[in-house]
Amino acid sequence: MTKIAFVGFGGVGQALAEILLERKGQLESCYSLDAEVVAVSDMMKGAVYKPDGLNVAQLLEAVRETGNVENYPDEPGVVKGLNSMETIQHTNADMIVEVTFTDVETGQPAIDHCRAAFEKGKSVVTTNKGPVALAYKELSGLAEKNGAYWGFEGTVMSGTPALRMPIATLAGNEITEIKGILNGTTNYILTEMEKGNSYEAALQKAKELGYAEADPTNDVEGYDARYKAAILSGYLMGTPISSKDIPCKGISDMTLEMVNEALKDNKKWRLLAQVKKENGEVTASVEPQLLDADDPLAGVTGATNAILYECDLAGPIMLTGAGAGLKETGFSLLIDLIDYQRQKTTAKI
Ligand SMILES: NC(=O)C1=CN([C@@H]2O[C@H](COP(=O)(O)OP(=O)(O)OC[C@H]3O[C@@H](n4cnc5c(N)ncnc54)[C@H](OP(=O)(O)O)[C@@H]3O)[C@@H](O)[C@H]2O)C=CC1
Ligand SMILES: N[C@@H](CC=O)C(=O)O
Repeated sequence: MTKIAFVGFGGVGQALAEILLERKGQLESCYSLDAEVVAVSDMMKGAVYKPDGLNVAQLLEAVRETGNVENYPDEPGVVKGLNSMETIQHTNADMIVEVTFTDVETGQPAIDHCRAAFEKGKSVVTTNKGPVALAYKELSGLAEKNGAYWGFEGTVMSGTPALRMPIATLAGNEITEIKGILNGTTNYILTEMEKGNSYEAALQKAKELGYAEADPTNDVEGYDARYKAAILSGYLMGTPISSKDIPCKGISDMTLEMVNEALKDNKKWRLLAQVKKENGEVTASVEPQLLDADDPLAGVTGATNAILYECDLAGPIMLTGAGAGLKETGFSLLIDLIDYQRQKTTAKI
């Protein structure tokens, strides 16, 4: 059995809880994943812990109807009010689902959450980009030393396997360049502007649809894509680049006039992240680029993302799919949990 504690219980955390509830039978029978949610700890939505497992339907009902998980029924064994660190360190959870806000300056408190879990030999799955972009080397070493699993597929392109696919199936190639649309919110805004809608209305809709970061400045100024470029350079190209060393321009000064001018010239604006390896040196950048309308990346619309891997043996390979979205990002955590279960079964961890 895998005993799960959620640290952070916003849109993505709740989406995973719902998937675990709806697919419980299938996860057990097809993947031997017997996942029991034992704890939730959230900044404003409260905390609840039950060592022999919470009723997930009642947990979701409490948070959705009252905004606070502490309205979960008071049953024997239920403990309320633990903070994040107490939940990580002092509950019987062996898997921490870290889904707090991404902080693009410090990566905290998520880095400390991962560190505390690994030091206790507990595994972590996360969609929080901070720990992977800023502390990949330290945290992956700590996880390995303590026999813990660390999954972070959803940190780049949500539930689209932008990390696991190249690691598993492009191995043996040298990847010389990675280029892509890596932020769902900004791609949604740009394509809404192409339909004549205003920047502000499109951003508001992206927030309502759960695509945007808690502080959407991180989306529109390109910081989120910059973090993802840092993850790609460290994890896929083996060369960590500090996200502060990645030149970055977002779309906040993009106007309807600019979008319409481009369309008249049969072109489209897209916010592109690029990571390049040349003469052994890896560099990265994030900026809006004007693409010909028939460029495959120009055809990527809405919150969909796309990523192109230039491989020395296989040639260019492009992957496209959701870049944001609650169910899709919940799925990215599920595939990490299934991978964890597979590794446990084959005694790799
Ligand atoms: N939404 C998406 O499409 C995607 C999101 N991500 C990443 O996934 C993570 C979660 O995203 P999402 O669910 O959309 O975000 P939300 O803002 O909906 O949820 C984040 C939750 O974390 C809680 N929280 C913040 N800090 C703490 C803390 N120190 N301890 C406990 N809880 C805390 C917040 O509390 P409260 O609001 O109660 O104060 C909130 O409930 C983010 O890091 C995001 O970057 C990655 C890929 C796609
Ligand atoms: N805010 C992000 C969410 C996923 O990382 C985005 O819009 O891509």
